[in-house]
Amino acid sequence: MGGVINVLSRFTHEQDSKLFISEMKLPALKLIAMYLGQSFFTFFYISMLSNLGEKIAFRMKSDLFASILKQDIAFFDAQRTGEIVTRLTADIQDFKSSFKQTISGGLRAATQIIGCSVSLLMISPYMTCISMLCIPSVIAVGTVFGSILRSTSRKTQAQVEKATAVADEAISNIRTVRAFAMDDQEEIMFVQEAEKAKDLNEALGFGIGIFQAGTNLFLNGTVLMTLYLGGYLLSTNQLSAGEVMSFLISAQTIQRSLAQVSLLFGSVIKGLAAGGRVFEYINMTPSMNLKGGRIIPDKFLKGEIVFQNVTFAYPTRKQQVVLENFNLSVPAGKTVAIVGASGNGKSTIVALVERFYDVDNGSVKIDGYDLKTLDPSWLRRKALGLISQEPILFGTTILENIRYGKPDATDEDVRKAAQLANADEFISHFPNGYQTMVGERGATLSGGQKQRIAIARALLKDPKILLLDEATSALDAESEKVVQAALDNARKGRTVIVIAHRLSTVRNADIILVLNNGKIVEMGTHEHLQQLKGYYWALTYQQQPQAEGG
Ligand SMILES: Nc1ncnc2c1ncn2[C@@H]1O[C@H](COP(=O)(O)OP(=O)(O)OP(=O)(O)O)[C@@H](O)[C@H]1O
Repeated sequence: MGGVINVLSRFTHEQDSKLFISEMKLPALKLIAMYLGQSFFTFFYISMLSNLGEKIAFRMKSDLFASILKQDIAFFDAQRTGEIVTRLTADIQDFKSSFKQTISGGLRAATQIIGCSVSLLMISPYMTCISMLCIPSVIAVGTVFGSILRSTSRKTQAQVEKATAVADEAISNIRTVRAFAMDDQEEIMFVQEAEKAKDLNEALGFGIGIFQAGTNLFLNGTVLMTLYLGGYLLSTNQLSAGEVMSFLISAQTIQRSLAQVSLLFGSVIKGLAAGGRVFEYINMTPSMNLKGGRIIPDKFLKGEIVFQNVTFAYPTRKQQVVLENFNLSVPAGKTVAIVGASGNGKSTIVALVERFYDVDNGSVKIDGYDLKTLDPSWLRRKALGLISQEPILFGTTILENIRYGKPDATDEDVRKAAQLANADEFISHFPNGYQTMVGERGATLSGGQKQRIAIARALLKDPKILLLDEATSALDAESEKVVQAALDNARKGRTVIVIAHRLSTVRNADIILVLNNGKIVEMGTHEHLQQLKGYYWALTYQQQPQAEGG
């Protein structure tokens, strides 16, 4: 730049443009090279930093999601979806932004501080040492303040998480919200939680502001002190005027860099708190692994299920024992129906066969092998087929929803499973057939259609054991008949546990168990239990006329 200005000043009165151009050439080229170099380094530095930030965020996101998927079902009982999603989104975003800002601003400030500190030491070690005396106390105050702000930041993020969870629940259950005209109430709940988050954020901003103001005051104080000390050393001829000037300029550069660091402080606090929350989930180890253990080869798998002295309470409600010394034997290839009043532990039995939870005492065995020794992934992918009351479909095509049961199944396998589930006919009537998109959670299908797709999905893996947890209870009589016919088809050659309230669903079972307070109180065939005129009879009494009539 200086070279160009020199040349320009010489040529202000000269009109010889040729000479002007030739003399300008070298400095201008130097300047262009410098600017190009600077642009290149800016590009290199920004793209490298962005690249690194994105890689770290991607890695954290993948590790976090993988860790979440591995957690025990009890973890999901205790956490709200919105809270988990916040860690995957907002927290990782906060961590990434903080990382980028800290590296870019921090690197610049650190090089300036180191470079200028060296020149300060070279100019006057005495003055430098005096200026640095107060640094330990600043570090101490900064550490204490930092930990207070970090805890506020953690609280703020937890509150943001809560607000997101409220919004998430309202949006995913929008039909229920609308049906109960709770739109205003949900809005109020969200605003209340969001307001708390805003207040905490404001408190955090206030704390960061105080910290930055304090840092600036301290830094300006050091400049004043340097001036005073420099004046003294100048008057006593220990330093020249030039040295005092250089010292001041270097000290001011350090001051500006430190002010920059204090500005970064807020972002670092947020990033650390967000990173801490992400790593908290990443480092969580589930109590049971998803893979590993014994696999029973297909040809030896019979499907006998035995509960032996099982005692179980849900991990989130340890004080309520749902099953106590519970015994149950389901012979291979038989259908066992479990009936009983609501809340008696019927679905819990299914959850334990799926090994969603481990029993507290006793054991659940399949073909004589304790579930804890079997490979859970094999168990769920191959041995068990679960069909529950509310079939959950994914927002993709019917084909992919059924194929979810066995990702390597051919289109023909999918069609066969759909035929077995009485679903092929209605699917073929859709204009796009198996390629029909089902909408979020299968919103564009009827209850009976969704259930039959869920049955096809479960049948595709050809499981030896079928678990039907109130599979037809949400359907009207007409859909129930079709779905029931599909289930009767599906039962052939499999061990089946059916949980149902409807007489029509259970009367054909080989054995019917009546559960009361987690204990089997009656057991036998429909006819036998009818004659007993006990719990079963009482439970099914009201349904009898219709059932007998139908
Ligand atoms: N995830 C869970 N965490 C804590 N407690 C649970 C959980 N699921 C069920 N419970 C409790 O365990 C008990 C048995 O519930 P379960 O769902 O097995 O009953 P059920 O007989 O299937 O009832 P329903 O016929 O109404 O479906 C109930 O008191 C219930 O509140």
